[in-house]
Amino acid sequence: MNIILILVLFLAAFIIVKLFILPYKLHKKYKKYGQGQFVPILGEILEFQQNLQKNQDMEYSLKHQLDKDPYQKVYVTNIGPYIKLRIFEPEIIRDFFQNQHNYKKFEFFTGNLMRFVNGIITAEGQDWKSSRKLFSQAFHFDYIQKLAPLIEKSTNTIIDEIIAKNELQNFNSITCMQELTGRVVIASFFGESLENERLKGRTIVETLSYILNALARQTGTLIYLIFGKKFFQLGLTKHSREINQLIEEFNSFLQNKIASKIEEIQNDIKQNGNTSNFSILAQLVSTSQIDQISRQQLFEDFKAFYLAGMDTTGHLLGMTMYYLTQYKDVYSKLQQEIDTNQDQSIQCISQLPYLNAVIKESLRYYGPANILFDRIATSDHVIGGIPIKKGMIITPFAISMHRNQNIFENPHAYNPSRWLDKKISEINSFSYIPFSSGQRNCIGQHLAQMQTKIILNKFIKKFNFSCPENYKLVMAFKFLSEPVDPLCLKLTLRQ
Ligand code: HEM
Repeated sequence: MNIILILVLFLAAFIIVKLFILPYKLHKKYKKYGQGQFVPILGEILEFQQNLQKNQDMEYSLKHQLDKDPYQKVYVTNIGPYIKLRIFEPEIIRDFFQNQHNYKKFEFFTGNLMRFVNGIITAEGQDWKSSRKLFSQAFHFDYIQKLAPLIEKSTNTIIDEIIAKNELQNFNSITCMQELTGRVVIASFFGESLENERLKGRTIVETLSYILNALARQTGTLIYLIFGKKFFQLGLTKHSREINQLIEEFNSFLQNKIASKIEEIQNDIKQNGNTSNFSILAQLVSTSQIDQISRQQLFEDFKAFYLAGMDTTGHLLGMTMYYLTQYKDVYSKLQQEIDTNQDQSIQCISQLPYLNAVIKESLRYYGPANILFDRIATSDHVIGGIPIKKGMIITPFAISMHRNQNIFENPHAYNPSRWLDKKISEINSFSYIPFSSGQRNCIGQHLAQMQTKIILNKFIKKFNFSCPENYKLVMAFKFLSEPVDPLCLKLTLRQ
């Protein structure tokens, strides 16, 4: 009995030291570099919940972090027992990117998604290096430009579907744009959007969204906080067994699809000397680089492109459409630029100055990836004069930096015209990082920007947008931060 009591006391003491005392001490040490809050176990999750309740926006305190003191260096918080430094000062961010070898991505919140997607976004070391090298050419702007006709075709199809299904009065901008950007990633990879392919009655986009949403929901549960991904991996509930089985079926379906597409392109090249297929796969096959990557890795990388490209670009488009309904002067200026432009080539659309400014401003004001993945320090080092201890979490918070009044005048205003002012070119290149920076920056940024321009150009030409007056925007995290109530706009056809 006494031994059991001693063991229980010992365990309790261990938990108290590990979860409360040591993190609290470390937190106190780092608070001298900036501001911060320590909440045992819950950490920043509590802050997000408070933001939601008080301000209807889970990211509110992050956006207003620098309002009172724009010279702050860091904010110190915690995730469970881990101490986390949010960094938002350009010089510290620069040092962070120069120290990439001292970090790896912290798996806690992404671990469950990684059960399904294990490609270039989460890879480290040599695996990441070889994927990045291989795909760099296919994502180069010169090659990406050739994908413009595919993007135009997918956009026209979606527009026809919206009209045919009579969705004009109830246009769910984010869901619809994610459907479109999902098809664009698939089309960019395969050379066609595979809209007619079905797995258990669902299209590829629907299946991928279903799986990714289910995994994101699992991650948001208390069970995940306590037991981690293992609980769901083991399939201890009926629903998690169903998801695990769907993942397996989808993986083998997709592997077959990739193999048959490669064969088709190879046959095309054998018979005709070249291929009419313009896609990432065709680029790899026609330059014989396809043999430098295993089929398994190729398929994991495709899912990584899908995960990284669909949600982000879909959000950017859906939210930009919403901002246009809220900022009428911005909307009419953009409409005028698009209406008076005669040349519909991608070269010309890419250069439209106000369209460009609107996208840049949306990426600043609401960048879908303005909080980078958490990194965990793999060794002791120093950034911006701050000594970083192995095991700490360091995360660039562009969301706070992009609202710094010392960098952007009147930062809480949505004002695309700021990007037309010559003064903006003087800002430090680490002050604006919607696509991150350094060697692990966004490989798909040219594709994202090009498709955003093509899609907005077409939608603005075709429709007028408005937002129901009683709609209240409340933003919360799922995988990215997004509206809690569906963002349903009203569209009317333009003459
Ligand atoms: C508006 C749209 C997009 C935004 C704002 C965005 C932003 C970002 C950011 C901030 C990162 C760095 C994440 C981190 O290291 O923590 C990133 C990485 C990445 N993005 Fe994007 N992205 C967008 C669209 C796309 C598209 C369309 C694709 C491809 C189809 C893509 C593929 C990737 C990949 C593969 C990575 C990981 C790169 C690596 O680790 O080497 N992204 N993105």
